[in-house]
Amino acid sequence: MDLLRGVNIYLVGMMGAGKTTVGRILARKLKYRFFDTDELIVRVANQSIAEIFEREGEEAFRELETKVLGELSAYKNSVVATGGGIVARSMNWGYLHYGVVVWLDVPVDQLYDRLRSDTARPLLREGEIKSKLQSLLNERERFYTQADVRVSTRGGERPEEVAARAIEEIKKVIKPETAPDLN
Ligand SMILES: Nc1ncnc2c1ncn2[C@@H]1O[C@H](COP(=O)(O)OP(=O)(O)O)[C@@H](O)[C@H]1O
Ligand SMILES: O=C(O)C1=C[C@@H](OP(=O)(O)O)[C@@H](O)[C@H](O)C1
Ligand SMILES: [Mg+2]
Repeated sequence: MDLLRGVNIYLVGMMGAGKTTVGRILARKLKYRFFDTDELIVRVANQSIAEIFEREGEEAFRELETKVLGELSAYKNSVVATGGGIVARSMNWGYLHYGVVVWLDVPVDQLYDRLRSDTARPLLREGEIKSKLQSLLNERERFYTQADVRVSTRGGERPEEVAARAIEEIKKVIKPETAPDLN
């Protein structure tokens, strides 16, 4: 999309919202590169996300997350799927706001259906999954609402459809370089 002029797209939202899945499709549609902060963290640390949480703790993971995000902010023409907790650090917004931030807003019941058998997300390992998702959303919603664009999924939308709708919403917030002469 020429209108974007290479500006990065950052996908934010809860675990299970589809950032990784939709992000990949969005990149293909926009002819952008695709990056996932979690994937880069795993590569840099040479450990899985669960191992980093277990051996080094969440704070160490958050440090790596900020570092990776900072490095990505030097790139253009990229769709970046972030981890659900990236929004909670104000420093990260300094990087996110270089691009267009898109919140994939999905009801907790749907997140739960997608993640009920998940083993890769350490924050869901303790306690009851649905109430953990709800309490994380309660903590984070005020950050997610700072996104430039909100894409709320209606039930049963396929990732392809969510990506198409994200593009329509992104178009609405991009200002053309020169305002069209309406006279
Ligand atoms: N629109 C969708 N409809 C149904 N399942 C989806 C949708 N988007 C993602 N999923 C599934 O939900 C799970 C979590 O998706 P993922 O992209 O990893 O989310 P996130 O990166 O936001 O945590 C995956 O199994 C994925 O296939
Ligand atoms: O919500 C979170 O704090 C996290 C979300 C995960 O990514 P996804 O949002 O892609 O699941 C991953 O970064 C880590 O397990 C922590
Ligand atoms: Mg992901």
